[in-house]
Amino acid sequence: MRLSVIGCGCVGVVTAVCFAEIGYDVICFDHNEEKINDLQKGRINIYEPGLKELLKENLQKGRIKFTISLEECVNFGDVIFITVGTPLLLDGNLDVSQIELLAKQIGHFVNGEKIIAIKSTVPAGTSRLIQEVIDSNNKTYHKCSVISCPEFLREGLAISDTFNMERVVIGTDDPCIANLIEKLYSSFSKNFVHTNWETAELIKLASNAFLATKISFINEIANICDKCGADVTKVALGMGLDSRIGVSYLKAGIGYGGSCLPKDTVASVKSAEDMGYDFEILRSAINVNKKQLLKPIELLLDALRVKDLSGKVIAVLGLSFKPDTNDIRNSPSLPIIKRIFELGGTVNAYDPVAIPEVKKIFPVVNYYSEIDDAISGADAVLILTEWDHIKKFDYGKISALMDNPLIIDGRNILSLEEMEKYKVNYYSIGRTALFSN
Ligand SMILES: NC(=O)c1ccc[n+]([C@@H]2O[C@H](COP(=O)([O-])OP(=O)(O)OC[C@H]3O[C@@H](n4cnc5c(N)ncnc54)[C@H](O)[C@@H]3O)[C@@H](O)[C@H]2O)c1
Ligand SMILES: O=c1ccn([C@@H]2O[C@H](COP(=O)(O)OP(=O)(O)O[C@H]3O[C@H](CO)[C@@H](O)[C@H](O)[C@H]3O)[C@@H](O)[C@H]2O)c(=O)[nH]1
Repeated sequence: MRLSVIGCGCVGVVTAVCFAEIGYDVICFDHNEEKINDLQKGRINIYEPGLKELLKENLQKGRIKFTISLEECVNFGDVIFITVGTPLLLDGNLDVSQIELLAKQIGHFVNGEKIIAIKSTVPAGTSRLIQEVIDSNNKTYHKCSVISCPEFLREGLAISDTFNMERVVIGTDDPCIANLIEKLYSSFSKNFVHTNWETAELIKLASNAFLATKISFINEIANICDKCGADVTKVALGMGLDSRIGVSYLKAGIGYGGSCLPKDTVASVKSAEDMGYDFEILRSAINVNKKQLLKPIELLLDALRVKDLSGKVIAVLGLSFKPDTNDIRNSPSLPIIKRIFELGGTVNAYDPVAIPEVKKIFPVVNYYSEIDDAISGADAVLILTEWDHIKKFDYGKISALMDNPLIIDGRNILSLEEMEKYKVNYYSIGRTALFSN
């Protein structure tokens, strides 16, 4: 069996290299010619642990190739994965127009029996629509079957998530195709959910909605902890050890960001609304997240006892929406930096990989490749991403670098015991604040 991938973002390239790694021949198409030329040379602008190495290895072995010809891509594979972006439209729906456009084009190029596996995140009903579009453009006798096969990988962990999938969801009414796809994925997972198109599509959106709700829930508990002197990390542990609840996605902080949870939650609310249903819990989770994103600013103004930040230098540690990625889509760092500027402050920023991305949006931030330099002379430090470099920094040095050390830890990554040892004012989310005197 040969595989084709359409769309060379994180999902497409990771899917392609992982299947190539287990021995499949894979071809990838993207309408961005520059991207395809880079990928064919082993160059990739996504920072994802292990991805570049796997890409180079499989290019050398000749198991993966990149093309700017959609026809070549469609002709090559027995299974064609669609992994193009589905961004939010202004009305809150996911934009599936690129998938629709591809469906028309694929219909014209079909040269044999094909399975079209939609991995992009789409609203319920999309696979049915795409099947209709392909069928009405397919002038051959070859069968072209659409399946829903949603993707659950996390950025920063994309390769290991793919080689160890907790489940594979296969949405199709055709049992032969379902079995074939299960075999294809058998090296990656032992758990398969066979279902119809709409259920598969909804499993994806419901999963992200649930994760976002869990995060907003613990962030509200953190805010309650602040009111009553409890410690949210212990509350989360105490709750999470109950196997019905589970410890994951109970890390309180500055809210969820990234290319998926913010977009997919809004889309789920809109899609429910279009069906005549008010997805009340998720609407609240989104609102809680919006407020939580600016929590560090609230803490900062309180700690400095000021109403604005004019004349203040704020060191921002961490720009990507989470560690181990250079993705800054919906990263909490962006509204926070914007707000610091609105309040008249200056920003010194550190991130191990995401600086080039943020520079395109905020050219006037002072960027540093060392944490010491970003902190030096600052009035406050905001920790926004839990990068290992930031966790492991020697905060014992802080009083030599700052006149009145103040840390606002938006990710609760530093231990209260350690911070107590240093002469520092330390605020985190849902934990006791510490004062140097
Ligand atoms: N990034 C993730 O962690 C993740 C995880 C699970 C699911 N998803 C979903 O998977 C999909 C892809 O996500 P991503 O982060 O890889 O997206 P991305 O935006 O990073 O990449 C999408 C790629 O598709 C290409 N593309 C768009 N329209 C095209 C067309 N008509 N023909 C050819 N190429 C086209 C773009 O040029 C781009 O390279 C989205 O629906 C997303 O919600 C993403
Ligand atoms: O306890 C937690 C866990 C996460 N986050 C934040 O939530 C966001 C999303 O994190 P994560 O889920 O690890 O990142 P993504 O790579 O965006 O992955 C999510 O979105 C993908 C795209 O749909 C799905 O495939 C994944 O299953 C889903 O976890 C980040 O800002 C995290 O900082 C928290 O604040 N607290």
